[in-house]
Amino acid sequence: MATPSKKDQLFLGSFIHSTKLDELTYLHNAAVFVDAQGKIVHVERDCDEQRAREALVPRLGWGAGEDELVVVRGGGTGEFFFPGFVDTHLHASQYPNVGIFGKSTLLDWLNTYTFPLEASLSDQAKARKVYSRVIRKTLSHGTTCAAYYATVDVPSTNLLADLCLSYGQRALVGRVCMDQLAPSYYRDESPAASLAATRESIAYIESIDPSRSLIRPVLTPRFAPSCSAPLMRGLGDLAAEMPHLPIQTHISENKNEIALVAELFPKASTGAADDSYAGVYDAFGLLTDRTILAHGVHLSESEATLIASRKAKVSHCPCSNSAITSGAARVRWLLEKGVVCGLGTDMSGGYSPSVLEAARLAALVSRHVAMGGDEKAKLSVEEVLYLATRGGAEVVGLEDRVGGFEVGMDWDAQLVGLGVVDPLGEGVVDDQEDGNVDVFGWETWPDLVAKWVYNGDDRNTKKVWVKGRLVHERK
Ligand SMILES: O=c1[nH]c(=O)c2nc[nH]c2[nH]1
Repeated sequence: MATPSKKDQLFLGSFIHSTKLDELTYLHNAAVFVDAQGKIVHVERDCDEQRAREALVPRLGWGAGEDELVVVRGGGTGEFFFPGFVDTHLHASQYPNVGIFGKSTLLDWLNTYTFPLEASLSDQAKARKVYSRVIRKTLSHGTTCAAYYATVDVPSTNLLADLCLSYGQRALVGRVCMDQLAPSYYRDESPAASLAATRESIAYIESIDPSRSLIRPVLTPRFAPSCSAPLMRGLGDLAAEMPHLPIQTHISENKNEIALVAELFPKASTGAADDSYAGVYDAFGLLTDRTILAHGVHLSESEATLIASRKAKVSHCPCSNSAITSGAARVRWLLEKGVVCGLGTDMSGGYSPSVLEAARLAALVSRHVAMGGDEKAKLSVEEVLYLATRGGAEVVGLEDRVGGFEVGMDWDAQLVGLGVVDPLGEGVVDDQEDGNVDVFGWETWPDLVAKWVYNGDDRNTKKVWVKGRLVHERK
């Protein structure tokens, strides 16, 4: 369980964060002051511990005694603080299936692997085991904020919210709505039953964190094919009734799925301007500035324009899009259309719990798009890290709270430590536990960050904080 800080905290060392899509800002020999509520109250450049303690701590009105102030030093070679990652799309309930997808594609994957597992989590003991594990695993990879799908089951969805709160992970938690095209053992009985269960789960989640300091509910129509028109309409009405609620769903992941949507929701039935997938969500009031659309692999020009005009966001899921052969999303094209994008691990369509891996795969998939003829599609290290932090924060509607190291933001952060090769020149890494990244000492800081993105993993995630609480420490 998370260790509450309850004390003021002083972080010393190197701090790296995104300030623009293609720019990382490096603060070396700096100090970040975080109050007992977990908020960043001051950032000082060129500041050693003595100056921080003697000049700045008193100015903040803080005590400097051991029982009043926690000091975290992160200034070793290859060590830096980085904002926590935001995973904008993952299915907590599918975590036991990571890596298990064979040669399936979306629609057969859902029926073969996914629905049976999700249904089985109405067993509370099993749900507790799975949800505890996925929260702890993602925290250990530096994910400080996650937009989770749970299942249709209300008690186990509520349990996921309880567990996020107790482990200290910031989260959006959604009860899955689906009343058609799923096995009878795993779907809502009717639109009315789906809406009632959704309201019940929202009320519970709001009751455990009324100020939404960490946990909030999210409206979750699974995807258009599994929601009837009356359910879609009811969810659109609920979205209008509760304008603070985010909405998450899937869009244009797979070509057969898109054909199914056009068949199920012809424009004559919805009143939409066309038969497009985005048009269906729009017709039901579900395409809003609070909407997180996962995938968006095969969107048309007019859909991207519509999404941008509604200020809906896209969660790019390169691991899942590759694993279940959905396709290569054109992130540069979406960004140039003005669509805000973040990254999703999309477990278990995606096989990895790591947003760092998603960043790496976003870089690689963008190179495949470039090899298809669009040279400017390539995403840089800076850009994928932006998507993993600031972009993700905007996707989940928390851009004022997390994603960077600005005064007023919460301290959602990770301490990264890269493996340092023996300074005596024996070519020996100090500690095998330090992982795949070998720092020789002559790299520039941008080179170190690139080595982390392309070769790093959870062995480099030394400590993780959410809202100032230490929520993971690598022993
Ligand atoms: O990647 C995906 N995972 C899912 O669980 C899902 N459901 C609908 N569409 C989906 N896509």
